[in-house]
Amino acid sequence: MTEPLIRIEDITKRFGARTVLRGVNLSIPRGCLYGLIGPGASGKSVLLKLITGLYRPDAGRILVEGEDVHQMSDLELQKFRLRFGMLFQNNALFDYMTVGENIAFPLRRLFNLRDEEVVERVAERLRVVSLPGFEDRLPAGLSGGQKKRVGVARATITKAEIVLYDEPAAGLDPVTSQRIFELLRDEQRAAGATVVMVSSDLDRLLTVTDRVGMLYRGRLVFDGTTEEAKTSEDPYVRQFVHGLTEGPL
Ligand SMILES: Nc1ncnc2c1ncn2[C@@H]1O[C@H](COP(=O)(O)OP(=O)(O)OP(=O)(O)O)[C@@H](O)[C@H]1O
Repeated sequence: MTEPLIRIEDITKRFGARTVLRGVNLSIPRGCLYGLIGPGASGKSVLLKLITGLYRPDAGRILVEGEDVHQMSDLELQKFRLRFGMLFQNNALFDYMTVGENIAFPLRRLFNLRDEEVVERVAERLRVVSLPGFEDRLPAGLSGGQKKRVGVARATITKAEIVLYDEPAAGLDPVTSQRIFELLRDEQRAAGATVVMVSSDLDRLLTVTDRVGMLYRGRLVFDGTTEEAKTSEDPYVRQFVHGLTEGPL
């Protein structure tokens, strides 16, 4: 088996007296679209933030291409983060910037590109997310789905090799959600990126994932292919994946 791109080894994370992750082990292969699922407050977002080095673990380590994320110096960490594209829960669009400026933001921060090139790449991203010509609009004037799509454009503009999405389709209608998931998958395939995605919209998430991991009360209770998740006999996985009211959850 080839070395996984991301290797999570025995990670424990506490906030004060509260233990949020308890000895989580997980490997994410290169080029995989990995879905992280589990009930609310099970530690999914915290795990994403640990992978990028935004949080430090209390025990265990996270290796990305063999490099220990939490042993890096601040400068190394800054460089390391260039390898990530991210879309977090609230979109985090800057309200005072136009759509075009928002999308260009990671590009300008990370690379020294000519203006024409930035403009071209922003226009290309806007076409990909089906918002051509939206450069001069302000986020406040967009619908929820449009904001998410701008977020996707921004998360993918640097062509990062690892992209993390936290609830990319939260609050959207089913059709728009499905479109967002398909867009994310198409982008992932086109770029050959490794994607880790948290979503509670399982019906749609599982149409695009290669593998799935389930967290429950800070423990990883399942890791397998999407098909294995759908057919799992494990009572926790079965109840969660099929949305059953009866079961151990
Ligand atoms: N910075 C923080 N300080 C203190 N507690 C935190 C912090 N971040 C997360 N937590 C706690 O960690 C637990 C797990 O949070 P997390 O956001 O990872 O859940 P989640 O699985 O993503 O849930 P949801 O699906 O509800 O977003 C929660 O109880 C949350 O309150």
